[in-house]
Amino acid sequence: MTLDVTGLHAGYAGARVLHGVDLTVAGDETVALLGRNGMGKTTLVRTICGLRPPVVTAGTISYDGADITKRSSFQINRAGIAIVPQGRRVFGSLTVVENLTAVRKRTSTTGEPWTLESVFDFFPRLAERQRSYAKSLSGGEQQMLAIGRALMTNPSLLVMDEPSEGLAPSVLDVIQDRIAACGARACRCSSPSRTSTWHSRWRTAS
Ligand SMILES: Nc1ncnc2c1ncn2[C@@H]1O[C@H](COP(=O)(O)OP(=O)(O)OP(=O)(O)O)[C@@H](O)[C@H]1O
Repeated sequence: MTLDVTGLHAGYAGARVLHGVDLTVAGDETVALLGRNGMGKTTLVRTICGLRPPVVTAGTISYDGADITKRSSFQINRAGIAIVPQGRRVFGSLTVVENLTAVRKRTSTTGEPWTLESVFDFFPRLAERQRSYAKSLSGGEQQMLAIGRALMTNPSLLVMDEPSEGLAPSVLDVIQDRIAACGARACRCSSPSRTSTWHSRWRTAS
């Protein structure tokens, strides 16, 4: 399954941000997108995942050969792309278990489907906090929950926006190790920056 972005122009009312972006993420690839503040990383991520705004004015986004440029975020998720958004955006008034089970699962096409148990195996800390409200979790725990919630949709492509934002290095190491353990190659960013955006091609096959 390959993500292909071709000649993408997108932006907001009065602000054109993306000017002809080309990007390909092939199967089993991990791609890191780096850039200074305001370059448009989040805009690109949101556009790929169908979140509005921004609005696409030209270009195409295809995934697994299908044109997803105009699809809704829900449809794009059903196609296999899941986002871990900037700022985590967990449901604060729901518990950890409720956050993980609130999402709609697609049929896994790339391996064993994710379950509560496998997410808890992946992030044991979430198992310990499973009855806690998300708003009471630490930043790192919320990031684990946001990743777990995305995994529960059984994605074939995981798009992570600033997954390291505000996290202590020790927590970041746990998250990076977990991602690497899942088969994403070369997940550690070559840049020393801890605020970069990662796009991880996710492979759930063991
Ligand atoms: N909702 C919005 N409405 C109008 N302009 C926006 C909106 N969101 C972002 N922008 C503008 O789009 C440009 C790109 O922002 P974006 O958040 O994509 O950058 P970024 O590379 O992710 O930055 P950072 O590294 O600081 O998170 C910025 O100039 C920003 O002001």
